[in-house]
Amino acid sequence: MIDDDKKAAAVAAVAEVADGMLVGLGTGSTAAFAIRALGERVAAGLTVRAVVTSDASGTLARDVGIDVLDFADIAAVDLTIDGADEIDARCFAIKGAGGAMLREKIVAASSARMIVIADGSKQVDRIGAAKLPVEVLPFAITYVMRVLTELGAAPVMRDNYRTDQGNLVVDCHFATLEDPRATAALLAAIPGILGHGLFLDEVDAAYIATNGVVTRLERAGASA
Ligand SMILES: O=C(CO)[C@H](O)[C@H](O)COP(=O)(O)O
Repeated sequence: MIDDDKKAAAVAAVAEVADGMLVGLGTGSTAAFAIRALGERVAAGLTVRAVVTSDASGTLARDVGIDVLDFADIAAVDLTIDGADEIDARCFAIKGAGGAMLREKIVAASSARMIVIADGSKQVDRIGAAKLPVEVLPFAITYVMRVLTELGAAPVMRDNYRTDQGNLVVDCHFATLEDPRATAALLAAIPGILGHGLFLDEVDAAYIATNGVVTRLERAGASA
């Protein structure tokens, strides 16, 4: 079952959490398994503090007994564990189906190490088939939709959806993502786009579980 694989990947990643760490907690159903697994380790005596990437993850983390700090007070995180919509062998990922990619990117960037956890359905040869979510300042939405359309991104705004920061999300589908760095640079250059779901430099490793077997990917040059 996919949920068993999500849990197996989550438990493997949570095993990397050491006493005293400040941990970044991701968002989504797979990250929720990690939050629950970390809560179990805390209940068993592990001492950690955490920052969260969404209000939902904060609620869950507190519910399972994890000490959650305000990320606004934090400059550096030891280890972040988060899900993904796609992950490839380069440790390039697309994130944000859950809409939390802006906070997820910030927390990941602040982290000494970031681990993606996923069931096998998220593993791809090359990222690019998943929709690429973009967070947009509501003030800029019409302009940004026009520019994204001109770029061939086939943008679709999420109906009745706001991020935890009150912004809009537009799901893009580029015909090709052959050069994800070029796409990331294009998106970053559009005023009104606050963030996007391309994670090209953040992910150090991934635990991916398929039919109960967990495999680990490590970015070339990343240290465990
Ligand atoms: O990026 C995310 C949220 O913004 C999630 O990590 C991603 O969408 C995967 O979610 P799930 O584990 O529920 O499949």
